[in-house]
Amino acid sequence: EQFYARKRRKIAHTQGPKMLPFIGNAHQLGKTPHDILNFMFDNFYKYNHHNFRVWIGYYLNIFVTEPQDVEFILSSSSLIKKSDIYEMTFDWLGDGLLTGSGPKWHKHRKIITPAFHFKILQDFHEVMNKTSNKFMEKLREASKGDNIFDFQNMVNYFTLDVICDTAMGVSINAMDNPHTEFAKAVEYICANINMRAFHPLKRSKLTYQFFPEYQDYCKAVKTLKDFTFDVIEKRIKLHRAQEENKTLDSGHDEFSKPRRAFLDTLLSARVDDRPFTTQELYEEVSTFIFAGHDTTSSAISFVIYLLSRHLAVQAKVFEEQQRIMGEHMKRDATFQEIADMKYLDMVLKETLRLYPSVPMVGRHTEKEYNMNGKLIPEDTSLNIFIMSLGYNEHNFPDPYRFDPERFADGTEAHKPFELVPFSAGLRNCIGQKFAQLEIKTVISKIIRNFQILPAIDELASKDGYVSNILGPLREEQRPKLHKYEPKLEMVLTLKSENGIMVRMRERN
Ligand code: HEM
Repeated sequence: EQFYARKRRKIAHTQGPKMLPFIGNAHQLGKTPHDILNFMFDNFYKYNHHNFRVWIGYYLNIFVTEPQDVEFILSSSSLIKKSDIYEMTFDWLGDGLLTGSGPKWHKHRKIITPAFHFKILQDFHEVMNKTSNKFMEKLREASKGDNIFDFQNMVNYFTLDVICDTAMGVSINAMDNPHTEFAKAVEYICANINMRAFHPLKRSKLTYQFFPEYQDYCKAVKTLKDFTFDVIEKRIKLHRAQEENKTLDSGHDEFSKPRRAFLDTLLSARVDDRPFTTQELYEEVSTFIFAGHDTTSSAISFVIYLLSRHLAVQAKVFEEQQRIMGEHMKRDATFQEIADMKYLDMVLKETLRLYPSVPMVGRHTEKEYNMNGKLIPEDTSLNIFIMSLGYNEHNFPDPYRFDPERFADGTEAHKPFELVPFSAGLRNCIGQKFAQLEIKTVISKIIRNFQILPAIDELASKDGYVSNILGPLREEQRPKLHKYEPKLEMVLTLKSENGIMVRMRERN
């Protein structure tokens, strides 16, 4: 109690909601991931865009919303340990690039960085094109007869197919077979992590194991492990066979060579003068699948949502496609053509400002810090509230207006730490270029094949503003949302609780 009082005095510089003895602010967080997001924005507005603190029992959380403090944390070479929220991913991901820290993380980060070289991305682009074509068929079916459908749900299988093919070199074909064990297990675990994140007893494994659903959870983790280890072992055998073939016969057949997957890059890498262990391979491949699938689904969904409501912006995206793709609008865009789609880039940036796929990232302090004159105690969670940055009207005037022109060349650009959807510094997103390529490839195809419409015509934005106003905490004070408007929820990734409901009409 004394220790706690001292800590409280130390952080008196940062305001926060009133708290109760023992539980702190835990009772105010809200029950659902939707409430939690509104709780955060409520405080963001109440404390005038300043950082705020939240006590969960005796555990101190600082929500960081001020760009100079975001810069302090992300530029630090010692503040790289993740907060405890990431622990829920350990059973699946182990100690991979996303969750790990220390010397192992440093070494792996250095080895894995070249796996995202643009030459490798060019290879991956083929997979993205092929998988997008298949996705168009699925969208054609779903949108028949002016049908209203949930895009968010469908796009998940698309991104899962892309990531499994590029990470492991296997086509799981989840778009055709959404009910296979592996696809179901990935879906289950992602939802499970999100659900546990804010449950006081389910969050810790110590107590979670007493819940009846724990058995299902273990089964899903086992499915993921068995499948991934099996792929890895087969790939190791293939590599050995290829090595032997090379020495026997150097003129190998180009066509029998499988396309290089992320796993192949890892298999030929060396760490401390030895190959990766099977466990290390497993951790990095699973991390790639987790970090690269839910995030891109979220981004693609929100781009589609915004284009369906903001038809003038959609028209400009389409014009750019016509200009770049010329007469053959249905063909695959080349790597260079994707890079030339500058307006689409602006739309993606503006989408991630409003709906960042990763709304918050957390660091754990292992010692005391002086953060721009504010004392931050040891054993504190520093949660960078990425999403709040995009709603700071000092840096983004009229923040609820969807306006890709904010990011036009020559416009007064924001400073580096005022907007960080892919984080920044040593632990930034290693897959940023991969993500941008995948998102642009699939959106470019969708827009050339379909006209995207809101679920019902009345939901098209008349004034350029989005329909989601964030906060206040009390639901009755928030504007009522139509059932077809997304009800945002903040979990590890940003999602819509009720899906992204749209219509699509095929273009001639
Ligand atoms: C729109 C898509 C994406 C967004 C917005 C995004 C965002 C982020 C953010 C904010 C972080 C920092 C996390 C933290 O500090 O805890 C991160 C880390 C990471 N991302 Fe992404 N990401 C996206 C797509 C991808 C893709 C496609 C991949 C892989 C193919 C990927 C792989 C990773 C990995 C491995 C890390 C951990 C890096 C490290 O700590 O060294 N991400 N991402």
